[in-house]
Amino acid sequence: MTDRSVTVEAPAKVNLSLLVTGRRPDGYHLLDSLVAFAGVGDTLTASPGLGLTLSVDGPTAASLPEGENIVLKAARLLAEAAGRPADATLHLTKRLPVAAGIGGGSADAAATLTALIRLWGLDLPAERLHALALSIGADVPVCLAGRPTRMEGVGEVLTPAPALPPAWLVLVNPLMPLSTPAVFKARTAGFSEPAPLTEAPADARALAVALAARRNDLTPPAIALLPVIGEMLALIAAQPDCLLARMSGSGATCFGLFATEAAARAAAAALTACQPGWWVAPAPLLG
Ligand SMILES: C[C@@](CO)(OP(=O)(O)O)[C@H](O)COP(=O)(O)OP(=O)(O)OC[C@H]1O[C@@H](n2ccc(N)nc2=O)[C@H](O)[C@@H]1O
Ligand SMILES: Nc1ncnc2c1ncn2[C@@H]1O[C@H](COP(=O)(O)OP(=O)(O)O)[C@@H](O)[C@H]1O
Repeated sequence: MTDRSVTVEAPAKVNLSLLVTGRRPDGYHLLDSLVAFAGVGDTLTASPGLGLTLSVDGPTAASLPEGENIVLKAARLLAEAAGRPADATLHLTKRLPVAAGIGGGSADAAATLTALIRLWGLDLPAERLHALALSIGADVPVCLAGRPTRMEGVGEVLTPAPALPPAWLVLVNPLMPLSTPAVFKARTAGFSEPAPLTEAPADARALAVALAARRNDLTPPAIALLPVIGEMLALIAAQPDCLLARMSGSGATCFGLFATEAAARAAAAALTACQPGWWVAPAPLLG
C-alpha cells in the first residue's frame, strides 16, 4: 500500500423485496426489486502498480472458485473504456459468502470501478459508466449507486427509492452456495405486478409492513433447491423483536429486520448459538 492507495468498501446488497414481473425474449427475467445495502461487506484497495495484480485475503476468500475474479474483469474493462493500460495493484478482503444472493461479486466489481476511477483520475460520463457496469453484471450498476434503489429490467433501470428509516439487519447464510440460474430455472409461478415503494416509511416497523405487502418471488424455488432456507427463515422470524424475515436475491442468504441494534445483536447471538456453522452478520441498513 502507498500514500496514493484508494480504499473502497463493497457493502452487501440486500433485495428487500424482489418481484419477477416478466421474461425477456433472451430468457432473462424482468425484476422489480427494492435494493438496499447493509453495513457489512468486502474491502477493495487499489494502489499504483505496473501491470494488473490482485491479492485476496479474508474469512471467505477460500470459497472463491478458480477462474477470473470479477474484480480483474472490472479493472480490464474500465482500462479499455478509458483507453489506458490496466496498471494497478489490487487487494480484496473478502468477508461476504460467495454466490449468496447478496451480490458480493457485484459489490466488489463496483468498488473496483470506483477505486480505479479515483486512482487513475478518470472522468467517465455517467451513461458510459452505467453501460460498463452493466456489461460486468446485472447487479453492478445498483452496487455502483450504493444507496436504496428501485431496480427494474434485469438491473439496468434504476430509480432512487424513498429514504429508508434507521433499521438493523441480521444476515444469515448456511455457507452453501446456490446457483442463480438454477433458482430462476426452478420457478413455476406466474409473474407479479410491479409494486414500487412510493412513500418513505416512518420507522422500521412501517418498513416491515410495507415489505410484508411485497415478496421475494424467488423464495419458493430457492427453498425447493435448498430446503435449509425454509428452516433459516423460520428461525430468524422466531427471534424476539424480528419485524420481518426474508430471503435476498436468489438466496441462500436470508435477513431479519430489526428496529434496534440491541435486538439485532441479540438475535445474531442466539442464531449463532443455535447454528454455529452458519454465517451470521448483524449490520445496520444503510440509508
Ligand atoms: C437475482 C439477483 C437480484 O439482485 O441477485 P443475486 O441472487 O445474483 O445476488 C440478480 O438479478 C442476478 O443477476 P446476475 O448477477 O446477473 O445473475 P447471474 O449470476 O449472472 O446469473 C445469470 C443467469 O441467471 C438467470 N437470470 C439472472 C438474472 C435475471 N434477471 N434473470 C435471469 O433469468 C439467467 O439464466 C442468467 O443466465
Ligand atoms: N470477487 C468475487 N466475489 C464473489 N464472487 C465472485 C468474485 N469474482 C467472481 N465471482 C464469481 O461470481 C459468482 C457470483 O458471486 P456473488 O456475487 O457472490 O453471488 P450472487 O450473485 O448470488 O450475489 C460466484 O459464484 C463466483 O464464481
